[in-house]
Amino acid sequence: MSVKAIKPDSKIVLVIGGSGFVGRHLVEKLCSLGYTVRVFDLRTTFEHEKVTFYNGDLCNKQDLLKCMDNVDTVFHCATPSPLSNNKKVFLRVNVDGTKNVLDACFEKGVKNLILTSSASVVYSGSNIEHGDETLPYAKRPLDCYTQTKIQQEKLVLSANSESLKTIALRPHGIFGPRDPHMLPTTARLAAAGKTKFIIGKGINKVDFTYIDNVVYAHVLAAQQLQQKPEIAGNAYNITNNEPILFWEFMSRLLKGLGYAAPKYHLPYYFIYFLAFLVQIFVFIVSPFKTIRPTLTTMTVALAGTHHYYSCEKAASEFNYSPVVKLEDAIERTLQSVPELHNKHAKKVK
Ligand SMILES: NC(=O)c1ccc[n+]([C@@H]2O[C@H](COP(=O)([O-])OP(=O)(O)OC[C@H]3O[C@@H](n4cnc5c(N)ncnc54)[C@H](O)[C@@H]3O)[C@@H](O)[C@H]2O)c1
Ligand SMILES: CC(C)=CCC[C@@H](C)[C@H]1CC[C@H]2C3=C(CC[C@]12C)[C@@]1(C)CC[C@H](O)[C@@H](C(=O)O)[C@@H]1CC3
Repeated sequence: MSVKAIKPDSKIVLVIGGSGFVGRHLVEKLCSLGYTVRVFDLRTTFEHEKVTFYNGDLCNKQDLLKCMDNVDTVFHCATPSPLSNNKKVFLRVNVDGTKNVLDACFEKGVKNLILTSSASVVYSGSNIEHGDETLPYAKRPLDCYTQTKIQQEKLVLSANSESLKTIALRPHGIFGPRDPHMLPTTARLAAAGKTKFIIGKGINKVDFTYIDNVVYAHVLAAQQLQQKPEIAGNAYNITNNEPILFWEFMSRLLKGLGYAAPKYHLPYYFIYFLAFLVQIFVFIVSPFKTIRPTLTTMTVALAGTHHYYSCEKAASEFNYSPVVKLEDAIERTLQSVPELHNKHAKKVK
């Protein structure tokens, strides 16, 4: 099933966090389908003739109310950076901020709210293979980002009602052009010579989800929410449906960026314990200095365990299936990195 173009400007939608990675791709797709699009974000990172930008803080409900008149559907894609490790900000934005979003939606008579949640809401560092939505929320999430994503999803799904249909989409490991997290962090670590090692045996399979598939799922869910009210109040895993060895994926990115693939193995539990010690040190010095380590128990666990999910529920209940395959997705991502474009262009000929 494909997403439908609509009579131009017949529906007003709001993308909260629309200046971000997922948000901007979603905004561009919605505009191409004929929606009237508003963006609400702390910052404006691009221009678009069909988009109205509102700068504000979703922790301030008055800011939100200013941009919600006559809005049919809200997409909530805002979050502090997942690697920022700032508990207060995560709680303020992902929990208190989401309560503001819900209150504002009810006050303004918004019909649909689609939350960009995360498959990691069920992940506590142990292997998950083909995990579906019946898995319980992680009892001991490995970081405060994940903890607040769990609280956020619970708030949104429990707000589902006759007047406001809500749905939570759980992508995992989103990548693609303009990704500000995975690729830049990988390049930074590689440039610092920190990607020579494989954490563990290197046999752990994970899901990575190309941005176009995430955007497709958001629009599809929004278009089906009113036709199929039974999907409201539910969470759905959204991935590429092609789990891949974590270290094979990372090696593809590294080689595409011009760096060597990691080749020396380090014992998983040794690195996990090291990351745990780093986090204790970060906590001890936190009153004096803010340190944002990349080596955390969460990033080590993500690098060393299986974590891939089933999308059967999204497939059967709103006909989701990825629109871009993993191989093509990796190629497009690497081609999008400016300094790589020429190199890839030569290779593709
Ligand atoms: N990137 C991934 O791998 C991934 C995977 C699964 C789920 N997600 C979820 O997808 C959503 C989008 O993530 P992203 O990767 O695009 O992040 P991003 O950092 O690129 O974008 C987040 C946007 O939210 C905005 N924002 C943050 N705090 C705000 C506030 N108080 N008020 C208004 N705007 C605020 C930021 O300015 C930014 O533009 C998030 O909910 C995230 O949890 C991301
Ligand atoms: C070579 C090497 C080990 C590079 C480091 C890559 C990591 C920076 C990267 C690998 C998996 C990524 C990931 C996220 C952030 C960046 C990584 C740790 C998330 C935690 C971002 C936030 C999402 O909600 C998570 C999700 O559930 O999808 C991501 C999980 C994967």
